[in-house]
Amino acid sequence: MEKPPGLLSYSLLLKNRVYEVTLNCAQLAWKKLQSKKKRVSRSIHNSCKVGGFCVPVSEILAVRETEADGRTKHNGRWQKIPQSATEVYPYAFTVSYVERVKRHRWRCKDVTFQCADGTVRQQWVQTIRDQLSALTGRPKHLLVYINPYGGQNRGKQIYEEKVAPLFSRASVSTYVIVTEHANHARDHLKTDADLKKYDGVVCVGGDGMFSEIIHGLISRTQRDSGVDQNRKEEELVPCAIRIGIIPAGSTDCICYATVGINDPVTSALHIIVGDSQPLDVCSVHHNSTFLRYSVSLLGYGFYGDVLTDSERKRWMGPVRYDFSGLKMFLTHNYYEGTVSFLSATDVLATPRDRTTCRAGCSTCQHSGALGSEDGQDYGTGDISSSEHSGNWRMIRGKFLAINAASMSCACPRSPKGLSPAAHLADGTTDLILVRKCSRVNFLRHLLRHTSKDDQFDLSFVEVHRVRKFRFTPRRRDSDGDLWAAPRGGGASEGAVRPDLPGPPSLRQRPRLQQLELRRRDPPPRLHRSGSALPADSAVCQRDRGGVHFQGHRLTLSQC
Ligand SMILES: Nc1ncnc2c1ncn2[C@@H]1O[C@H](COP(=O)(O)OP(=O)(O)OP(=O)(O)O)[C@@H](O)[C@H]1O
Repeated sequence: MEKPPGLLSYSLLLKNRVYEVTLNCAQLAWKKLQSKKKRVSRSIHNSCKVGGFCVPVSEILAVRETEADGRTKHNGRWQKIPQSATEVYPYAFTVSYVERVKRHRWRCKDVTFQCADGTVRQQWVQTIRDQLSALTGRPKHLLVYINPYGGQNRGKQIYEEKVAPLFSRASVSTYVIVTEHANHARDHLKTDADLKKYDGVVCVGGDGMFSEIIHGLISRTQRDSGVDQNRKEEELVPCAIRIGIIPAGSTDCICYATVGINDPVTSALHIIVGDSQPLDVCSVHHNSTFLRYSVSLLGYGFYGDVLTDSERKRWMGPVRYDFSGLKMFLTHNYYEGTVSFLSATDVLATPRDRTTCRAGCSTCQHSGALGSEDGQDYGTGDISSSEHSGNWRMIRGKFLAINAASMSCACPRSPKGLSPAAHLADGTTDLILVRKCSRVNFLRHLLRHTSKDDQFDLSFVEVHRVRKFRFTPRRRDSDGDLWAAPRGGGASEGAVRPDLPGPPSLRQRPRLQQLELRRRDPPPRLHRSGSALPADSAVCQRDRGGVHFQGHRLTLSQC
């Protein structure tokens, strides 16, 4: 492979030793010189040598001139550099870069080089700055919303102590708003925020706060573009601004599923270097009424009930999820009705794969290409017509839980997540159906989320990768005012069968995926993780690539 052209190569002092330091447009590298007498090679290197270090330019955060007054920080202690070395190399500059620590964690690391000549230092600083300016995709101006009451109420502190200094070092300017009430960020984004001034929106909080941000941004984009969100057949207009999350919530499952860890410093560094990750978004409708968007979990039944109950116990902090989980487990409600769904038959992966979707996932890339090239209709059009496709299936029965996981939904409570192999941006969601079963069996299923055992390998659990789905609860009486939500255990029932013949043709809208979750009558509860949904029925409509994620940054654009 051809080497990138060299830009600089000098021998510089680092921790009282002379290093050969080289810079090209791809990386900064430094290598200890074997002998002081050895002549410094003027050839330009672009590869890491044994015993050397290199940092991709894309992971350099900043460079600045620093003092070389004879003292430098070494191994956490101040040490005196021999006067002769300081005299020979009196001009210093410090490069801050990303260091990858174990388990997806990133840290900011500094390396200080000393030069013999002020002009040389100036040359290094300017050349590195020029390289950083040439990088595209790095944000310069960010709008930051902090939820001071997310998680353990540490959002403001986390931002001020861990994130703001990094943004400042990387010369990222910020306009910070500390929210004063729920939906403050959403409403500000919908109406007041001057989005042209910013390269991205960052939320400091949990999944609920992230949900506010996506609702504000997507709604505003649709309104500005004249798209009626209530019309599920309309294609959503992508939004150009990206979203980042600094985790400061209770579960932070979006951070876990995208970055692999809920660490504020790691997230801030991903934002600074401009990492991006596409992310699917689901829209949920009831008949002709838009309910909400979702990027993580839609839960009906057990999880919906847990989330509803836990919202009322927010004062308990993160432990509210355990409390409400136990309560709902003991309640053992089940819901009777019909689930119909359109299987994603054209995808390479299945929910039972033992793979984890991460940035650069080939399945998502392949699905993105499919969506743009094959001209297939993934269900943007009228649900009643696409429903007649041969891929539709219908399942009737009694369910303890009906969940749709658009990402793994991993979190500290469930390290693998609800659907460990779910993809972030393949235009599908994993529909998980837990049929009515005994409490003991249900407990077995729940406990498998916390272990390595397969939570789907149980007779009363099934998982389908779908493009759209709907749920129609069974009415108990002729007026349809009551819903089948009796208590008690018992054997599960219900059957899977192919549904209805396909229509002669489907509308050609390759980019928009559609999920249906439709109820004819008011159901008990429908929730996405972290916040309550109106007790109303829904059609979920999924927009592949409509939302793009950056490490933990979302770009509502670029299908
Ligand atoms: N200033 C505020 N006062 C009260 N509620 C707020 C405020 N700002 C935001 N909220 C609301 O708080 C809710 C929860 O916030 P967030 O998601 O940040 O924390 P969490 O629920 O503890 O974490 P997770 O969603 O990861 O479980 C959000 O739905 C948001 O609408």
